[in-house]
Amino acid sequence: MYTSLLHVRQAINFERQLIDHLETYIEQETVRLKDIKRFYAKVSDLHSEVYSGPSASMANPLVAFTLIKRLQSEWLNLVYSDEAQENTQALRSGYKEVEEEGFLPKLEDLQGAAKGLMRLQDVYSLQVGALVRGQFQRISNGNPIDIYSPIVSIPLSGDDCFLVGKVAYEQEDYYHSVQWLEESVRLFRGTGGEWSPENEGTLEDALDHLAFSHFKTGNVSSALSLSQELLNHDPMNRRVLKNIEKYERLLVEYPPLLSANTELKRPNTTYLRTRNTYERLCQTQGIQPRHYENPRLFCDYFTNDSPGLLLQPIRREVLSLQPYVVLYHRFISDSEAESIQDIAQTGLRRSVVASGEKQATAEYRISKSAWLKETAHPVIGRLDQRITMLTGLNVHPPYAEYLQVVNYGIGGHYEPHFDHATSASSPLFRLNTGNRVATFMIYLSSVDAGGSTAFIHANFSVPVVENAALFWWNLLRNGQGDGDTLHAGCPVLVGDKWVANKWIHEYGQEFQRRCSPDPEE
Ligand SMILES: O=C(O)CCC(=O)C(=O)O
Ligand SMILES: [Fe+2]
Repeated sequence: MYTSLLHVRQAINFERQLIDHLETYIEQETVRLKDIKRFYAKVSDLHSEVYSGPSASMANPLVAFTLIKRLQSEWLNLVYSDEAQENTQALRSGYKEVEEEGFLPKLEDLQGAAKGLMRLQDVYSLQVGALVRGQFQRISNGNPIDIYSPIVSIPLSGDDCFLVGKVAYEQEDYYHSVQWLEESVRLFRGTGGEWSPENEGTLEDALDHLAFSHFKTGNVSSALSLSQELLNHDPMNRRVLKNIEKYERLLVEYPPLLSANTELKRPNTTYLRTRNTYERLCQTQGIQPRHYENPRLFCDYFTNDSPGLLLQPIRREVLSLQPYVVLYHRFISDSEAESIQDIAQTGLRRSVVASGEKQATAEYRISKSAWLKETAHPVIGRLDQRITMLTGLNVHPPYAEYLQVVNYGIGGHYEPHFDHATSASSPLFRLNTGNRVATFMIYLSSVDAGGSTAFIHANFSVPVVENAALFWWNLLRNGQGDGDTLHAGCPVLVGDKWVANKWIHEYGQEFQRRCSPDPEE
C-alpha cells in the first residue's frame, strides 16, 4: 500500500467501515453499562435506605426474598454475563470482515511508510521536531523556514514517533532512532506515561530503545540517565540494572570528552555517490541557467513541421543542450491525464528495476506502475501519435515499449539512474530493438511539494509541471549511453504524483536520428 498513494487513498474507505463497527460497539457497550449502573443504583439505594434504617426490614418477607434472589441469582447473572464478550466478538468479526477484503495495510506497509518519512526528513533536511508538530520545516541560517504549509497539520503522538524510531532501531540505524525516540519519550512523558488501548509502545519501551540507541552512538551518559529513569518505572528489571552498572563503569573508564561533538552522522544507507548533488537538486530545483544566461536555451511555439500541430503548436522549452532535454508544456489535457490514471488503476503493481538479467523491486524505486497497450483505450493511441508528431520517432512496439504509468507512494522516489541499459545482459534488450534511445515522460498530475525530476550531472532539476512532457535522448549518436542523463525522481514530499513513460528504442528510428561515430555527439 505504501508504494502508491492511490492505494493509501482507498484505505480511507476501509477505516470508514471500521469506524461504523466501533460506533455499534460503543452503542452496545453503553447500553450494557447503563443496565449495570441501573442495577448498581437500585442495590446501593436499598442498602442506604431500606437495610440501614431503624426498622427491621428483613422481617418483611418480600425484602428477604428479593435479597436472597439477588444473592443467589442476580449477582451471578451479572458477574458472569457474556454480553461484554459478545460485543467484543461482534467488533472483532466486523474487523475480520474488513481484513478479509485484503486491503488493510500489512506490517511491511507500516515499515515502508516509516522509512518514507525518514527519507523525506533526510532528502529535504526536515526537522523531526517540526514534523512531529505536523509542520514541514528546514533550518536555514539558524531560523526555521516552512518548506510547505499544510492546510491541516496532523501532529504525531508519542506512539507514532516510537514506531518510526523502532523501525530505524531494528535496522540498527541509530542516527534516526535517537531523533525519533527522543520525540517519543518527550511526548510520552507529556501524557504522564498514561496507557492508551491503541498504542503499541509505552514510555518504558521508548526509554529502553532510546537508552540503547544512545549507547550505540557512544553517548553513554544519556544512556545512563535514561536507564535510571526507566528503572524508576520498572525497579525489578534486572537487565536495566545490569546496563546501568555497565554504563557507570564505562563512564569511569572512559570519561566523555566535554568537547566531543555530539552531532550524529547520517548513515549512507543508499550508497549513492551523488547523494549531496541529488539532495541539493531536490531541495532547490537546481541551478538551471536562465535563458538570458545561456542564449542557446529558448522557448518557442513548435510544430516540427507536422500538419497535426500547425493549428495548435506546442509550447517548447529547451532546458538543457547537453544532455538535450526539452519540456513540452500542455502536452496532454486534464481529461486525457485523468483517463490514463483511471485505465492504469487496476494494473498498478510495485515498480521493478533491472537487476542483472532479471527485474526486481528495490528500495531505490518506490512506486507502482502499470503497462498500457495501445488497445487499452483510444487515448493511448492519440498520445502515441502526438509523440510521433513532436519527435518524429516511431513509437509502435517493438520500436518503443508500452506506455508505463507510474504512481508514487509515501516519500515515493526513483533515485539517480539511467533509463537505458548499461549492461549487455539487461532485460531491456528483450524487445530485440536495441537500447532505449530516448525517454518521453508525461507529468499526469501536479504535486504539492517535492517530486522534481533531477538531472544529477547536468546539475538542474525540473519541477513537476502538470500536463507537460519531458523529452531527452539517453544515447549518444554512436549508440553509447550518455552518462550526463543520470536522473532521478525526487521523493514526493506532499502530493499524489503520476507520470507516464514512453521509452523509445534505437531500431526503427534510423531515418529520424542521424548516427555518428563521434563520442562527443
Ligand atoms: O518521476 C520522475 O520524475 C522520474 C521518473 C523516472 O526517471 C523513471 O520512471 O524512469
Ligand atoms: Fe528514469
